[in-house]
Amino acid sequence: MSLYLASQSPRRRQLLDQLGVVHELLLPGPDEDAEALEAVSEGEAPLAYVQRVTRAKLEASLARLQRRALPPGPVLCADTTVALGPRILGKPGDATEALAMLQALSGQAHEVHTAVALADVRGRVWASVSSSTVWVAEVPHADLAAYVASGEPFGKAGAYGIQGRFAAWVSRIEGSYSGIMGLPLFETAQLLRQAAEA
Ligand SMILES: Cc1cn([C@H]2C[C@H](O)[C@@H](COP(=O)(O)OP(=O)(O)OP(=O)(O)O)O2)c(=O)[nH]c1=O
Repeated sequence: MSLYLASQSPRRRQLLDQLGVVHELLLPGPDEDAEALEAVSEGEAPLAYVQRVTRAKLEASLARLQRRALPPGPVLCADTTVALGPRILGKPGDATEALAMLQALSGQAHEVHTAVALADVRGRVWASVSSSTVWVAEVPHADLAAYVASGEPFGKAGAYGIQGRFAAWVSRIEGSYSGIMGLPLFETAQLLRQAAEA
């Protein structure tokens, strides 16, 4: 019985491959509004937000599995949120928004929270969250503009990818590199072990 990874993120696929975990993708259909799941509620703290969204992704994925009458299997979901103080920085909608996010992150430390949730075939759920701090050097405006033009910020929380060119400006991290990239491998392996032993 293979594991379903319910994620459109190529980073998550790559990170799960790194663990050697065989999986299949369980992607949302055109009838599903993946963006609506990620709407921020008024006054919601980043850590509460990332856990709520991950849980919602898991529920939507389990419903999808049933709807499609696919063979049963455990389902894994995650969500990554960049937080600058109380501010949640999601995926930028356009270049202007990407540049504004990057300018806000320049010369500052921020948090990256990634929540992971796993449901087994009996509907039991295991969940975990990894939080990291990322220190970003002061980046000249022209360099940020060129970074946006490279296209790398799009589809990424906080408008950057630590695994890409942006790494040139990350002076220090405390936490989990894989968590910042989208799937904390220590926590994910722990969840998979817990579910296998339960
Ligand atoms: C901070 C950061 C985020 N990211 C990416 C990981 C995620 O793909 C994305 C955060 O958006 P998410 O909403 O967590 O994930 P997603 O929409 O890409 O995929 P899905 O919901 O289907 O699982 O940002 C990086 O690739 N590198 C980084 O350094």
